[in-house]
Amino acid sequence: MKELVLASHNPGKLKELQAMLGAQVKLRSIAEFSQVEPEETGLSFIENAILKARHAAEVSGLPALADDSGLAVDYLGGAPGIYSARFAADEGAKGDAANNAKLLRVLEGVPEAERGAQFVCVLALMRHPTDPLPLVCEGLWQGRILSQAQGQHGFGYDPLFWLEEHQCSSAELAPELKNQHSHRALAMRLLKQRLGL
Ligand SMILES: O=c1nc[nH]c2c1ncn2[C@H]1C[C@H](O)[C@@H](COP(=O)(O)OP(=O)(O)OP(=O)(O)O)O1
Ligand SMILES: [Mg+2]
Repeated sequence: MKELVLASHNPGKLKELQAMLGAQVKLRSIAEFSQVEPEETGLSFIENAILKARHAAEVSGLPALADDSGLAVDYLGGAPGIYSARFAADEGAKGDAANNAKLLRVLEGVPEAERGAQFVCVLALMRHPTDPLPLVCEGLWQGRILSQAQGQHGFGYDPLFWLEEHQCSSAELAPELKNQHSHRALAMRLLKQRLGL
């Protein structure tokens, strides 16, 4: 069985990505090797995915997969984007609940038609820390930001992300369905194709 280290401290990502990869590939958590999270200093999802994968390959000695993802809201000109995990940090708050509360607040009173958004996911695979040609795959998922949270599955902004095609939020969607349709699922489908999996 092939082993990869997942360069993420987010348990939601580990669960989803392992389910998508199936039994052929074992994802090991970066937490087995290091508690240090590299600073996400890149100016794009691609740069941040690569820097996380490089760091994980360095500390583990294994090939490393990283996921850099986020939510781009049309009304906010694509924000919070690469800063999605740190959206409420300017208010001294962190975590999904604070980020969701801030998103609801900044979109208060914005009509449904202007609440379009995309989840973005970039996966980067580095075979070793100095791999000069990381495999980079992306996925987008179209939705709309709700006016209140609904649903218990998933993580992050899922309770606020309305899916027109499923008529529910991504936190109400069965995890198997999220893993077929999400931004992460699309990126992983491309990566598996590139790897011949
Ligand atoms: O399917 C998703 N459903 C809901 N929310 C999501 C999803 N995918 C990304 N997101 C949000 C969570 C976080 O606010 C940001 C990712 O930030 P991002 O830096 O890539 O991940 P992270 O800091 O949670 O973990 P890590 O960097 O260790 O992989 O976008
Ligand atoms: Mg992060």
